[in-house]
Amino acid sequence: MQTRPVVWTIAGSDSGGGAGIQADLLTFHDLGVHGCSAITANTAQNTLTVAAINPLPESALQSQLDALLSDLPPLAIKIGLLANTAQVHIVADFLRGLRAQGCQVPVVYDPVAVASSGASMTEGSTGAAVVSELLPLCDVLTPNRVELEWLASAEVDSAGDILIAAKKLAGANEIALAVTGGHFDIEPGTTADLLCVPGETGITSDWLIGRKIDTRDTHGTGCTYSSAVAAILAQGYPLKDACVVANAYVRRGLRLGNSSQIGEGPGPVGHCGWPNELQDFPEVLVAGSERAKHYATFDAAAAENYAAEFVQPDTTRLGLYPVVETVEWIEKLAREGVRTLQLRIKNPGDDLREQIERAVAIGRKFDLRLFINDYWQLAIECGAYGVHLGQEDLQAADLQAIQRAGLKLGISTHGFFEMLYAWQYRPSYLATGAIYATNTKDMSGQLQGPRKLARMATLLPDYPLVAIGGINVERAPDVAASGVGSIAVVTAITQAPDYQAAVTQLRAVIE
Ligand SMILES: Cc1ncc(COP(=O)(O)OP(=O)(O)O)c(N)n1
Ligand SMILES: Cc1nc(C(=O)O)sc1CCOP(=O)(O)O
Ligand SMILES: [Mg+2]
Repeated sequence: MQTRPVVWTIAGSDSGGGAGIQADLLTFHDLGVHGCSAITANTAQNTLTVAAINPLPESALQSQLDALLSDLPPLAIKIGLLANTAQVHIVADFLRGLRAQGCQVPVVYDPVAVASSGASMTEGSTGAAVVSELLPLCDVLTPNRVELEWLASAEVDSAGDILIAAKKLAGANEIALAVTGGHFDIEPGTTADLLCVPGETGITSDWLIGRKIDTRDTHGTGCTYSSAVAAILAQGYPLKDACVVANAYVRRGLRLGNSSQIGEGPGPVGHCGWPNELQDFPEVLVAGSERAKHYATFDAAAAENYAAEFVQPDTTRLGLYPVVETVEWIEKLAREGVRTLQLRIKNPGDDLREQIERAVAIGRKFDLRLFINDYWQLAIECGAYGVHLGQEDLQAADLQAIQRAGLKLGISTHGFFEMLYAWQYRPSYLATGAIYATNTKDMSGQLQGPRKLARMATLLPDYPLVAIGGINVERAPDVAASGVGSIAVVTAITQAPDYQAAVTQLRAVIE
């Protein structure tokens, strides 16, 4: 039995049951974590109005935090409504204490300041305390339009405005921002979240775009989103993955939640379980696509190389897929009946072209699906079956040339975010890794595990998916159970005491 990760919410109670603590706990439960709460205010609300904000005394907030810490330490913390400056101080002091004890859990702050009805939820001076004291202690900020304007002290209307305000806040506080897009109207019929993440090479920004869902029942979407981010981070997912899954969770709740029977006003967003349908997930905007023009991120140079819809292989189940570094291995494995193979030469000599030519010739002779890793120009020139590219290679490679030449294209991905990004290219297959720890390549920080793999695989049930990284004969059944149709391996074959036996065993599992 796995223990449920503990996640806290420090937020206000919504007596109407649609937002605040109530939405947070529903979200936590739905996404598989145990929720604890420290209540900051008892708000008197129904679906029509916020009748009163009744902040709890400082001692009441402090005692909840202390009680939780002594027995239920968190793996992530979500912060919502802080009703006044005193509460900001208490929470900031508490977080400083946690950090001083070495507790580095992610803190997600949803800066609830104004209700969707327009009612102010906090005392006037709270904003300044939030910016100076709290933001530097948080990891992720999830403002909507009004909240972004509140914290950035600027009017934010267009895509360009959102980018400027979000990057400013992210840079000033070394904090990631997930700006939720429900209140913006950038492109008709769509909503777009902006994700800004500070990193070693500066702040990356990505737009997550989805179809607008026609529903009145949107109460609690901000609370639900930020709680979902915290719950998913607590399960070890990286931030960008947590944000796309949380986005899908809310969109699923908007699509399926039906609370029109509750109250006279807008009802709550639904809580409908882990999102497992692609239709709820956002598109990750590609800078070279026409669409990027709407979002102030169009890159003309990237557009020259961008292409989508690559030739599909003859089957969605590519089976056993050995990745090897010599032509000799290609031939040996072809003779064993392996049909999908990759030539991955990481230390090329002067004879690189010759190696690729020979591999392509063997591929033709044995009717292989032979992919060339990295060297897409040589792959085109030698008439290979396909090329395999990593995420970074997508910016540099001429995808239009690969497509024109009719080569298949495989793309590496490491988690939900990259999978959705790569999906914008509609490649011939998507590879996901590293499923387990591997000595072949440094994949630390990018391990997916079979459970997450299965969650990813359900999004594209009829698409060629490949799992890679640390897979061997013992682990292969768990990987195959995820639903992928192909297992890529290096050492399980090239370092097997008996490679022929390894091929037979692995094929028996996946084919
Ligand atoms: C099937 C398959 N999946 C992933 C990879 C990794 O490709 P990439 O990210 O380009 O990294 P390198 O292999 O070049 O180190 C792969 N080769 N094959
Ligand atoms: C080359 C490679 N790419 C990975 C990814 O996750 O993108 S994992 C990996 C190494 C796979 O080797 P082995 O089967 O020996 O673990
Ligand atoms: Mg590569």
